[in-house]
Amino acid sequence: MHSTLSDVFISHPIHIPLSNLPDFTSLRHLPDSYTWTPKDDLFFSASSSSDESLPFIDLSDPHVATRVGHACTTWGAFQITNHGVPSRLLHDIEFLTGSLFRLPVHRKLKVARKDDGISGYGVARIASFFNKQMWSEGFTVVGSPFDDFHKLWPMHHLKYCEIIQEYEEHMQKLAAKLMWLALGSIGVDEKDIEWAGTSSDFQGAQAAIQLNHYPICPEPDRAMGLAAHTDSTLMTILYQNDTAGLQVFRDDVGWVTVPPVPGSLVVNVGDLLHILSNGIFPSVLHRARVNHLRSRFSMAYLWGPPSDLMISPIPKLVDPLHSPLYPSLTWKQYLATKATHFNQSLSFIRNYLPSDQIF
Ligand SMILES: C=C1C[C@]23C[C@@]1(O)CC[C@H]2[C@@]12CCC[C@@](C)(C(=O)O1)[C@H]2[C@@H]3C(=O)O
Ligand SMILES: O=C(O)CCC(=O)C(=O)O
Ligand SMILES: [Fe+2]
Repeated sequence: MHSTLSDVFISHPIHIPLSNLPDFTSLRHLPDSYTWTPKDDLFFSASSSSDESLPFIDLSDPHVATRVGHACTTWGAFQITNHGVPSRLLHDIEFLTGSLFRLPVHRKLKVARKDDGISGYGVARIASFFNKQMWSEGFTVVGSPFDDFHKLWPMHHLKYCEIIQEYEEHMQKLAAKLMWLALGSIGVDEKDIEWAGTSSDFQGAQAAIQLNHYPICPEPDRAMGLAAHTDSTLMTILYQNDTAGLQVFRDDVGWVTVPPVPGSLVVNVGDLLHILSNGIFPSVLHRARVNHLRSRFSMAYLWGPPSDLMISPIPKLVDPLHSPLYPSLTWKQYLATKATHFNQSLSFIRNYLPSDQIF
């Protein structure tokens, strides 16, 4: 049978009790279980005093490849405009996300993600690595959302399925374009990535859509929306509504807020592109903070290779001076590693020689 990302957690279930799903609306003060201190997350403090900001790139700029390459090398992230995704579609996906999270909890629980499942409603998987609870709720789509959407909106599910499908089509094209811009900047071309296919459009790629909701929070400075993590993807393309919250981390700068710019998208380098580029592009550590006055929505398109395809540093980037930093592994194997080692996953696999059998 064709294997998909959905099989990943069958052998790596993660138990996050349903009691972890908070009733945000009734809380006037931050309960202890939501109060984060530097003890709960090594990166909790370290805010930036610098005026550095994430590169903002116009995709119609004649020097776009150089700019993307520079952003990927220095930040592992950037913001884009003129990306070709219709603003009507961005509006639709934001509307879908708002409609989903505004449903009463008992309706959302009908599509709760199973411990060994990938799709559905719940708190982010990374919750299992922390003692404190995150001030957010999420919904993950992998494959067709038809069954879940039918349960959520018996009357309007088809309209919402169409939005997801159209969003995926646009994001897939955009991800392929960004991938070639990034790789092109380091001398990698179509001939070097066989799985990109004859049309070089990465047709076999797989993806997840993660919808996030960060409700209004009574004490935002002591809460955490989504704790610091890197994505396991090749690239992630994120759309955020008009409320700030996303922050990216750079060792020499600290945490930097990515301001919402209407119609723009945020692009993150994920762990698999870091591996593919043999460490040239860092996968960016990022997190979401929360807000006292406004709730925030974000919609992430998590894009990766076919789930069973072996990924390793591109041979062109390896030579006697640049030995391969990582062994070969599939996205599924990497997600399983991430389910155990979380933010230490890259250093965990780095300790294996390229020829070692980890799995
Ligand atoms: C394909 C995936 C990437 C992801 C885990 C997942 O199976 C589906 C959800 C993704 C997400 C979104 C929120 C942050 C994140 C770390 C998480 O807990 O779930 C990412 C996962 C990832 O990139 O590792
Ligand atoms: O909400 C955000 O800005 C970040 C979301 C995110 O990092 C994710 O879904 O992986
Ligand atoms: Fe993320």
